[in-house]
Order: sequence, then structure tokens, then C-alpha cells
Amino acid sequence: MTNADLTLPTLAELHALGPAQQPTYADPAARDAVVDRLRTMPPLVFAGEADQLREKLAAVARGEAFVLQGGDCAETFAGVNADNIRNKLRVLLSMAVVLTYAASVPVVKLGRMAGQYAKPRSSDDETRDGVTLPAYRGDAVNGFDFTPEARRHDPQRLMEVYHASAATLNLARAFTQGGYADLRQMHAWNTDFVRNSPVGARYESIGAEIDKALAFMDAIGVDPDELHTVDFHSSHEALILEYEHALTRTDQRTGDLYDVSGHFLWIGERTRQLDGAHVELLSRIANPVGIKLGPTTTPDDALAYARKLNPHNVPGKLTFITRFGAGKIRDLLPELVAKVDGAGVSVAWVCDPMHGNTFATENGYKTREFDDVIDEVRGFFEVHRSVGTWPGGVHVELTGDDVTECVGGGSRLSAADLTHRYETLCDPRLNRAQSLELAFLVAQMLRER
Ligand SMILES: O=C[C@H](O)[C@H](O)COP(=O)(O)O
Ligand SMILES: C=C(OP(=O)(O)O)C(=O)O
Ligand SMILES: [Mn+2]
Repeated sequence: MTNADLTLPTLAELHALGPAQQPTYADPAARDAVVDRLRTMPPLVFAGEADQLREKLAAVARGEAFVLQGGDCAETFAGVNADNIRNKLRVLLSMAVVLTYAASVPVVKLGRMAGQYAKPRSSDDETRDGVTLPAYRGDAVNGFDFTPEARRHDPQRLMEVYHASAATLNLARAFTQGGYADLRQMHAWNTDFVRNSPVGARYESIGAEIDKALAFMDAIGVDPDELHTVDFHSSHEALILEYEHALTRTDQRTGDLYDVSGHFLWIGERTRQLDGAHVELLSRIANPVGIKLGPTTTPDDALAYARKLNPHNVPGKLTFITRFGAGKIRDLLPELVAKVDGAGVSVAWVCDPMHGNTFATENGYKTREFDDVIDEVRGFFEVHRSVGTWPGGVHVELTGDDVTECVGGGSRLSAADLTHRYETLCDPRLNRAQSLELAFLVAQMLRER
């Protein structure tokens, strides 16, 4: 048994806990109709798949595997097309190959994909040229256009989240199981604009070594399935209670509850109140779950989260995703890790080096400096090394396209360069080259351990 209590609180009971960051729907009857309809929809993922992922994350908690979790800050309905999904998948697959090959460690691949449509925001409103409207909260809630109609919270969008997630998952399953993820295709994942960069060349040279190894295996008649398909899992922040509640179902095999909107769900930094609705809901499900821990998290908080979210201390059930910022991680993380480890809590530790390192440029772009991102990962490795725990993975906001949203990296993007292709609707993502560079640097940190 992975959870404490097999009953599901009602939506009304969850709302009575005063959840943060929820949409305000003007028409409760329209909202209820959407929720009722969602309750009848087939599961997007299967409970058995969530169990398999939990087993893989158990290996991470034991120090035997590494998590690569990545994707957009905010997926969009407009982004549900083959090119966009393929580009994200291939950057993740390329990064996973670099990590697996260069660091000889199994990589658990988790997309921030097929459900990542709802955003918590710092402010409820946005003002432009003296006009104030509700803030954009992700395509799950409202539209990005700065008009009163677009910014209205519309419950019908939850139905669209379901369909967009289904379409994305369907293509991801086809890509990862249907031949495209074959290791022999790894050169094809390297797109032109990266191939001609130093990091692209480095990737191609790993590719040449892998080709040699594959030819050798061919010659001796070894051809394992693992070379042809990839295990890929979906994840998103479980933010909108209506949506996650409607997709929480009892598994016929075990009688346990699963949130079938994704394989892995996490609780965000802004909704991690210990007695709050998000922690309550995710404490009832058997999926592997994560919780973002920012710099205000005390060691006792972390122990309380573990007791609540994983009362039976099941390995692989709980992931702590720390997001302290490069300037704080070395000071604040050691005590947290030491206390959790000392209490015998089984947890996978994952580093989100993005959300503690966001700043605005003088020309008004929300950005992150590539060196800060790397420095936070480095700090994460240092802390785990000093405590004697396993740095279990990274969680990054990235895209498969050649966008200009984060400064720095091999091509030294400057603040002025951000004007070229700044396309995110929420937080700045690493572009494809920056993502591959990060993979090489993390592989090196793993090797040096
Ligand atoms: O993705 C995370 C949050 O939604 C995001 O960082 C909030 O950004 P904001 O401060 O612009 O609202
Ligand atoms: C909202 C996010 O992060 P955090 O909850 O850590 O701020 C996110 O992952 O996009
Ligand atoms: Mn974000």
C-alpha cells in the first residue's frame, strides 16, 4: 500500500481548505458540467505505468539512476503539433543519451509534457499601459492575449487540456515506442542549428562511439529491446483541483487511487501548504509524486511532507525537487538533506536550477543566466557529496527550438539577443543548444563524483 487513506475527499472539502492559485469561474454550473464530463473520460495514463515509474524512481532514491525531467514552463494548445512535440522529445532523448553514455548511469526520462498547462502566478493581475486585466494563468485557465475576453477564466479549457494532453501523449508514445527513439536514430535527433555548433559536434562524436558499440553488438548477435524503444513518462504540476480531482480514479487491480492525468504529479512551491488542498489530494494517490521545495522550507517541514505524502516510506513514491537559487543552495540545502537522510526517509532528490534564478533584464525580459543554472546544479552535487546522499536528477524548463530566452551558454546570448526569439508565455526556457550543454556539464559532474 502506498498511501495512507484510500478515500478521496470531495472537491468541496478540498476547496474548504482554501487552496491557493485557483481559477475563479463566474458560472459554477458551467464548471460543474465540465467536471462531470471529465469524470467520464478514459484515463490518460494507466495505473500500472505509474507503478513502473515508481519502481524506476525507487532506483533513483537508492542512488542507482538519475532523473531527467524537462519541458516547457507552460505548454500551450497552439503548441500541440508534431514539430513542437518532436523537437522537445528529441532534445530530451539527446540529453538522456549524453547522460547515459558519458556518465554510465540509467536515466529516468520524465517530460514536463502532456498536461503542463496551468500556472501559479506572483500577481493576480497584469497592467499594461494603464489597463489592468487578470494575469495569464496558463492555457488551462485563460488565454494569453491581453483582452478581457481572453483573460476570463473559462472552465471549458479544462476539457481542452484533456484533449491536448491525450494528443501529446499519443505522439510521445508513438515516437518513443515506434522506431524514432531507436538509438541508431540518435544522429537524426541532432538538428541542423545544433549540429554546426561546438556542442553539436561533441554530441556527434559521442554518436560515432555509440555507432561503433552498436556495430560490435550487431556482430556478436546482441540486440536488446532497450536499443529500440525508450521509456518515457509524463508529468505536470497538479494545480487545478477540478481537473486533477476529476481524473483521480480507483484502480480496479488494487483498489488504490491514481491521478490518471499523468504518470508523475508535483506540488508547486506556491501551493505546498502542509494542511492545504494540494498536499491533501496528492497524499491520497498512489502515483509517484514530487514537491517543490524553495529556500523557506525548514528541515522539519521536509519531514512533515514525507510523513504526509509517503507515510509508509515507499521507495520511489516521493521526490523532493529543490529550487533554492544558486546563491542559497550551498547554505540552506545541507541541513535539509542531512535531517531527511538521518530520519531514514526514502526520497529521490532532484534539482530544479531554474526557478530560484529568475530575474528581469533592463529591457524588460524575464530571464535566467546559464551560468547560474549550472552553478545551482554544481552546488546541488557538492551538498549531496558532503552529506553522502545521491544527487538524483535535474528538472529543467527547456524547448527543442532555437529560442532566445535564457542568457549565456556557449553562444553567449546577451540581454539584447532576447528580442530575437522570446516565445515563452511564462518562464524562460533553455534552448536546444543550452540544454545539450547542460547535459554535458551534468554528465561531467556525475563522472567526477
Ligand atoms: O513557472 C513558475 C511560475 O508560474 C512563474 O515563475 C511565476 O511567474 P511570475 O512571477 O511572472 O508570476
Ligand atoms: C511554478 C513552477 O515552479 P515553482 O513551483 O518551483 O515556483 C514551475 O515549475 O513552473
Ligand atoms: Mn516555470
